[in-house]
Amino acid sequence: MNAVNEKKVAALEAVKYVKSGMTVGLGTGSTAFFMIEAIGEMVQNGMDIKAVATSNETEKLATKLGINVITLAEAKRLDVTIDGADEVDEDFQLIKGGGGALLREKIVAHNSVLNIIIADSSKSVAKLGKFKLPIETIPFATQLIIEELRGMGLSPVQRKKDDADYKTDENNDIVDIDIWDTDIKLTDLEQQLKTIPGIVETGLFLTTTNLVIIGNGEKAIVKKR
Ligand SMILES: O=C(CO)[C@H](O)[C@H](O)COP(=O)(O)O
Repeated sequence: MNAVNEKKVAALEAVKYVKSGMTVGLGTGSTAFFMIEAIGEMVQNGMDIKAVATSNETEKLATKLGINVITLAEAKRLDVTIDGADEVDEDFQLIKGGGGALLREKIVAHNSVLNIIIADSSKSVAKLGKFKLPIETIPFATQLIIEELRGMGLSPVQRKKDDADYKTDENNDIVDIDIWDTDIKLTDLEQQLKTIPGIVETGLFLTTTNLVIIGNGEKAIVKKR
């Protein structure tokens, strides 16, 4: 089975955790797309939920499908969030941000009681870091941050789109770094990166995930923390 079908299998398993009356965090990306589509159908069939979107793209899709999108401030706390990942390891640690939405995604995950990650089988890895780790930076500081990260041996590359700097929904930059060969423990790396002024957030999600659902062929493999 191909990756697209595995994404759908994982998404359809995950939406079983969404019940009427809940406030739901909606992730971003091609896997999250199938989850939003399925929740849209559930809403059209009478389910009453409120949702918080992790990106402008997700908000647009959810609204189009008739999902009641509210602000995080209105929601205060989310019952469940379903989101994708670029990599997930056996300890429920993730790299996220391939789609550039890591900042809102991490805020929503932090404020959610249950966090479910959905992915196709290619995202399940023994060690994080083949996928370059996205870092969101304030444009004022991006070039100096790149130099500092280069000094740390992390081979930073500023993300581009159509020959221009890629911009997040918050109008920040993304710098992708290579953590594959680093000896630094992930928790320490996260801490070190967050101490550099101008780094707003990293795509390392080390503690927030409760449930991982991997589409594997026709089956969904559910892993609980
Ligand atoms: O973190 C993300 C966006 O910021 C996505 O969840 C991640 O990039 C996975 O995307 P996809 O499901 O399209 O492979």
